[in-house]
Amino acid sequence: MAALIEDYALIGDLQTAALVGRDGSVDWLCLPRFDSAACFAALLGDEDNGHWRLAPDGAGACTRRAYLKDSLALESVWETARGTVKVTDFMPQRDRAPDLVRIVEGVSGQVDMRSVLRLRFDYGDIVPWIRRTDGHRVAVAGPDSAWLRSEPPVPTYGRDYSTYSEFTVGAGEKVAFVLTWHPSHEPRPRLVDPHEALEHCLADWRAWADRCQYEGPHRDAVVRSLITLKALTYAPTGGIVAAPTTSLPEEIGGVRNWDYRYCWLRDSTLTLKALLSLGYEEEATAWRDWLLRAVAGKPSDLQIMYGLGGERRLPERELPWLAGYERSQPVRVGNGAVGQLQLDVYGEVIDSLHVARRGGLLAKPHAWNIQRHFLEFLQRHWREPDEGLWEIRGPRRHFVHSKVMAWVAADRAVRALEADPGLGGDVDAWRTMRDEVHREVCARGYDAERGTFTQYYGSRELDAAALLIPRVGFLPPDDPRVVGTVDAVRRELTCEGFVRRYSLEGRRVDGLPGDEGTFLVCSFWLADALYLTGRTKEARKLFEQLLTLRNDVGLLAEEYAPGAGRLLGNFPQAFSHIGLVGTALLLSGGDTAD
Ligand SMILES: OC[C@H]1O[C@H](O[C@H]2O[C@H](CO)[C@@H](O)[C@H](O)[C@H]2O)[C@H](O)[C@@H](O)[C@@H]1O
Repeated sequence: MAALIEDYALIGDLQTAALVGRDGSVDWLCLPRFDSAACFAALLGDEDNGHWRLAPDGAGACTRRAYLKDSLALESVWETARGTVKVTDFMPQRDRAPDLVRIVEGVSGQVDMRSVLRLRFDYGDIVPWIRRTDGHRVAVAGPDSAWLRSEPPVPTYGRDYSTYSEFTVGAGEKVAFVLTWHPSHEPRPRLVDPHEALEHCLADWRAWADRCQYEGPHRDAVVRSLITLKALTYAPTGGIVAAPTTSLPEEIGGVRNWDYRYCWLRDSTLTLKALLSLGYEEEATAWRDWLLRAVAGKPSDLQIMYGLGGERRLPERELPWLAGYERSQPVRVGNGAVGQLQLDVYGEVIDSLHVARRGGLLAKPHAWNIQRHFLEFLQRHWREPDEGLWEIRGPRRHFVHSKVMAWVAADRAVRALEADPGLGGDVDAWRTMRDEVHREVCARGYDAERGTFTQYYGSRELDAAALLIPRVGFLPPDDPRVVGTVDAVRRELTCEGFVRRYSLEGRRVDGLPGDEGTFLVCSFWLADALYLTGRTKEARKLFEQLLTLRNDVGLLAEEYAPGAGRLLGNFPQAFSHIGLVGTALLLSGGDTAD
């Protein structure tokens, strides 16, 4: 069985990522890209669906582990009766083939080590043929091959369609394993020097982390979140995935299991905004260029998410051979939400580009063209019901948050034109739209009796997304309607102080059975709203509580289950780390968003 979600650490090479358990097992790895089929899928099934365990023989969880300072290289240490050993896991930033490198180093005594490599291509379904060649063990099936070698070479043997190595390390001795994926029709991959690769990997990450402009009291947490967000970037195209996993459940044993290995305009623009707010401008340019390519075409064909390279078809299907994380079925790949109408994304994209422009970035004419394109789309469609930011699978509604973000889109475009009329656009029409949306939301999305904004027009349900109303500047923080909404969300949507996205009692707006945990980005939004409405002490307290939910290496999943005290959902999730960075910045007197 897979470990607890919080027992995993992330390593990656800006094209894909792996999850490593405290027991030294890599239980998730998709090759060669984030959205490729996994060759290690034990996370969503069992060891027979593929994993690679490297640890002292007979040992369980490591004694301690941590990322090497400001990097994505993970060091796990085992103290055993025979001695102490450490394993450093990382994926070098690549030129061509992806490598997973694992360096074993004896610290004291003599430690017997064991490596068990079970490669199973196509999400754990295909058992490859394995042969020896040129000092490698090579696993081949269909288009995939994976090459394993060690320096110095240690004996390996095959059993049960797996590759085993047993060896002993003494103090100061090192054994480095390199596993390289390669298209099976091509000649052998080039060799990577594992020790040099580690040095480069550390230097690259540290140089990147050094650029972080945050100067508040939570630097370690912020840098770790930024590194995690950067690790979700697909470097060749600039696309950003919402998370590197699929189908980690929002409820243990439940059906709310989705594939997040795609680029949502919402999640990626918010990631970008977080990176941009702390000085990471190159990522903004790369993402802008990705966006330009992805949305090129007819405005009516705009999608709310795309593949890593801007692919449009992401059909959702189930993988019945995988038992699911703790039997949470189905396991899905692809995402049916791709065809949804989610009006908020236009506001999020325009807002991010607005922030970038104000910072003197992305002032290219085609960046403005995208915004015009989006605005013109919204002018025609903002009055329609949609699936909203929570991507409901029930009937479309007039979600308050979607309309608020339509207002944001119009507001930012009007402000841009006021500042620079030369950009071009119908400012009067956009002003009219902005006023109309505002009036309608305040009239139809606000429950005057209870003093709170609601989830959708005419509903009594609440939605944590309404916490963003002051943050985006739709109403000032001291407006009684804002204060009333923050109080209502606290009263009705919190559990142990953490926030649910919306109520799952009564009328089920999302069209799904079962329950889910508290949603971490919404909890950060509550901290922001408390801060903006003057409840600074409570905001700080909630932020500190949220920091305690990070796992031992600083990572957050999408959700948290109070009671069980477990992380839930895809992991690590950009949304949660975006929330952490945003709140840390706000509490330290930085960005106030709009
Ligand atoms: O809750 C149902 C939906 O859950 C997923 O969407 C969530 O994740 C997205 C990616 O992070 C995020 O943009 C969205 O706001 C979240 O609700 C899933 O991708 C959907 O298919 C599903 O309907």
